[in-house]
Amino acid sequence: MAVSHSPPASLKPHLKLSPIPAVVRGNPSKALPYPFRPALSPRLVVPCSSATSSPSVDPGPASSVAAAVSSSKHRRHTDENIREEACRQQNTTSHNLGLSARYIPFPRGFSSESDEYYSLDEVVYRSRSGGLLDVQHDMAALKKFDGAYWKALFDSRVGRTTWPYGSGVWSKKEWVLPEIDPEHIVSLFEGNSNLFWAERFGNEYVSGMNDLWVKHCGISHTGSFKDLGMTVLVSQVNRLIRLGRPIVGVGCASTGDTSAALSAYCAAASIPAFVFLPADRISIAQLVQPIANGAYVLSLDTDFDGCMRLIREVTSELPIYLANSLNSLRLEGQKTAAIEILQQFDWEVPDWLIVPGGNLGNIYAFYKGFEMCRELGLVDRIPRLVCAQAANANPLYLHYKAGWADFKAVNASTTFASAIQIGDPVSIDRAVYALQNSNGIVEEATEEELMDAMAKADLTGMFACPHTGVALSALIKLRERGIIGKTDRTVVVSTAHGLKFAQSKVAYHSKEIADMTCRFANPPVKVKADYGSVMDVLKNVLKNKILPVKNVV
Ligand SMILES: Cc1ncc(COP(=O)(O)O)c(C=O)c1O
Ligand SMILES: N[C@@H](CCOP(=O)(O)O)C(=O)O
Repeated sequence: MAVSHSPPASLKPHLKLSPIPAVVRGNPSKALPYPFRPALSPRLVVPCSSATSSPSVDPGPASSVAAAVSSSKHRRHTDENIREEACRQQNTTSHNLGLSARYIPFPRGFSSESDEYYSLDEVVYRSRSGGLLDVQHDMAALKKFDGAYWKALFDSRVGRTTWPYGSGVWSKKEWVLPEIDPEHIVSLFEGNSNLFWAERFGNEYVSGMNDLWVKHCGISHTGSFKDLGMTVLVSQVNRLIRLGRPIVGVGCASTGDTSAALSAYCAAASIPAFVFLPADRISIAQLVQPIANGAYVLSLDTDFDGCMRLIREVTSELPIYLANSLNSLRLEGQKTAAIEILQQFDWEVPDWLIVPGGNLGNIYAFYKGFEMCRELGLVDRIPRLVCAQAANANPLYLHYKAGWADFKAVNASTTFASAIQIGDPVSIDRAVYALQNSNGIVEEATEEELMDAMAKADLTGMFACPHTGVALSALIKLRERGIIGKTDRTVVVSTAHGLKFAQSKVAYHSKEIADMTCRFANPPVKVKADYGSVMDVLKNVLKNKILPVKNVV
């Protein structure tokens, strides 16, 4: 499929652009003229006329929860939509508790003081020293409410359609972007994903584990966990555009899932999306997602790491906002999956959580979600984290095995787990921090191991992606070594929908893969389309089975 997509005239190389600073701090009136301003959807500019923007006096935990619950019971006016309803109600619900968040250099801890910090309304991705940033919440303000308050508030919002709390991410809005106006939120009601009890997989393939769960983050709007982070990032961009900041679009480098999520959320908000994809290294299903959503797709003759370098250069020159997880806003959304898992277990903490790792933002997002729940009194401990990598793209694994000495990027080789074919992960420091602070482990899986694990999962009723195969394979190995116990409550994070990676399953089940036995292949049987041939085949299949079929010889 051809992926060339003409960039807007304003971005064509022959047009000379005067350099535009990426950071125009704090002053909307300094919005620079730019030839390509996004068309804004009128749907998203409903004024919150009846709502107060100044902090309301919080009526106290119990009544706040009651208000949140009861407000969702009132039928809205017939001439208003759910966003307008949220605007009308925003001063009566508990969304405004005097909470705030800002960027600080990573790692400073959740509560530490720092003389370097930035408003979330600034466009900034790196600290003064060039290090990573983190979003720091006002923990003292959050601690004014006890664990029971937060549990009750979050539980009251599950499965509703109240804007924006019906989303699994925005149901935790106070811990995500506490100050954003519901009017600016771009949500596709993401999150609230299935926590699947893997009964048969645990029994048959992991020596009788009976408390094994798969968190299906990939059963979501664009088919991966990226939706969780992208709703937050695109909402903040939407807010910045409303504030008059000169942002002309949002861009990312991608192995296929970030680009799909970015494109969908940008399309929903009518914001231009620019995606840099490594040519011929992502699945057709992933490639077609941004194309269909109207993004500007640049197919580049390099790998993901090369695309990442280019998008970082481009976003430091042009007013295109960076959407990769280098941008710590993304992780604020992704961390809600950890909170959701605890909530789904009635706030009981699992023993282990296993996540496939590539650019390594997600492992830190899980750590942060769990750790916030611990620090704010919802739970009393956090699970041990396992990061699982493909052996063909294993820089974190090698770093772990070297006792965390001297991180070295690698040249990632081709892997069926193509979305984690990353050799120079931007969030390496975040991943190391998360693993060191959770008594964590890093494991790897060969191509055969990950494909077999994926096939086994499918044989027990899942439809896993190869990255989930990497995580399941790590589980099998850690269980075999007795590190994970038989009765340990374990959650494996499934990061994408198997349908995005159907090609790899076709190759496996056709036994087309060089040097792979494909032990669990189940190829279709070609049969002549007549009754006798069909019966012969079926009788042959059934003769060894104890099914009560008549005349089986
Ligand atoms: C399907 C899938 N699984 C796992 C990952 C790894 O996530 P992270 O890059 O946050 O480590 C990615 C993206 O990198 C992905 O797209
Ligand atoms: N798998 C990712 C790689 C980029 O990760 P990000 O979380 O930094 O955006 C993708 O799908 O592009």
